Amino acid sequence: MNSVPTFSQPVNLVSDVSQQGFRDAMAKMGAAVNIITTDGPAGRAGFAATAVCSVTDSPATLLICLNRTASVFNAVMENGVVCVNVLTSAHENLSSLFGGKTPVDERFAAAEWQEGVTGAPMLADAMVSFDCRIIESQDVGTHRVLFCAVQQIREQEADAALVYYKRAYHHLGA
Ligand SMILES: NC(=O)c1ccc[n+]([C@@H]2O[C@H](COP(=O)([O-])OP(=O)(O)OC[C@H]3O[C@@H](n4cnc5c(N)ncnc54)[C@H](O)[C@@H]3O)[C@@H](O)[C@H]2O)c1
Ligand SMILES: Cc1cc2c(cc1C)N(C[C@H](O)[C@H](O)[C@H](O)COP(=O)(O)O)c1[nH]c(=O)[nH]c(=O)c1N2
Repeated sequence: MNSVPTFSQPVNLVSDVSQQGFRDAMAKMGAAVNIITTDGPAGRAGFAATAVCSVTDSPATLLICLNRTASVFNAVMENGVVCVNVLTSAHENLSSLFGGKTPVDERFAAAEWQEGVTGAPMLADAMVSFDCRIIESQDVGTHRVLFCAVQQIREQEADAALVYYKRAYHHLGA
């Protein structure tokens, strides 16, 4: 079951750039690290993600690129809600747990969570959390691009952000 509308129109994927060449180039694009969570009828799940960006502020909308082979995929699509938890420098180990092959209960046991308005788990000490409803999606290659309407934002004070750059974690603003 899939509660989010998905556009099936194929996207032109022709490119002469190799997969490895693209990854090597992308490794030079530093990015904030997020833990994206969901909960609902399909259960609780979460994964680490750098492919997150702002789409528009009117209405407040984010996009997330989710690999369709990820263990969280069905839960995210069936629940139709996600919370984007932006990590601080204190969350390096948590990111590794949510980015690896760790069982879901072990991932969530490593931190404190609260419930956002959508029911998705909010990381208690995140830099900022965006609680969202998924309104549209589009498949592109291996990934599904999720367009997410922001329902609630919670911000907190934190010294430093967690950034992923050149295949390693870095602390920004420490
Ligand atoms: N967008 C993503 O899906 C994404 C992003 C970052 C990391 N990852 C996962 O973490 C692993 C380790 O990443 P790494 O940065 O240490 O080394 P890497 O060489 O595998 O990836 C380098 C960069 O390429 C991009 N990338 C990697 N896999 C991708 C994918 N399947 N689709 C689109 N972009 C992708 C990301 O920007 C990544 O930081 C990756 O192999 C992947 O499984 C996935
Ligand atoms: C730093 C970093 C950044 C990302 C990821 C990993 C790491 C370590 N992963 C991979 C994602 O977290 C991973 O596929 C799942 O958590 C593990 O897969 P399983 O749950 O075991 O299937 C990932 N996956 C994805 O679909 N979109 C993304 O933007 C990212 N970004």
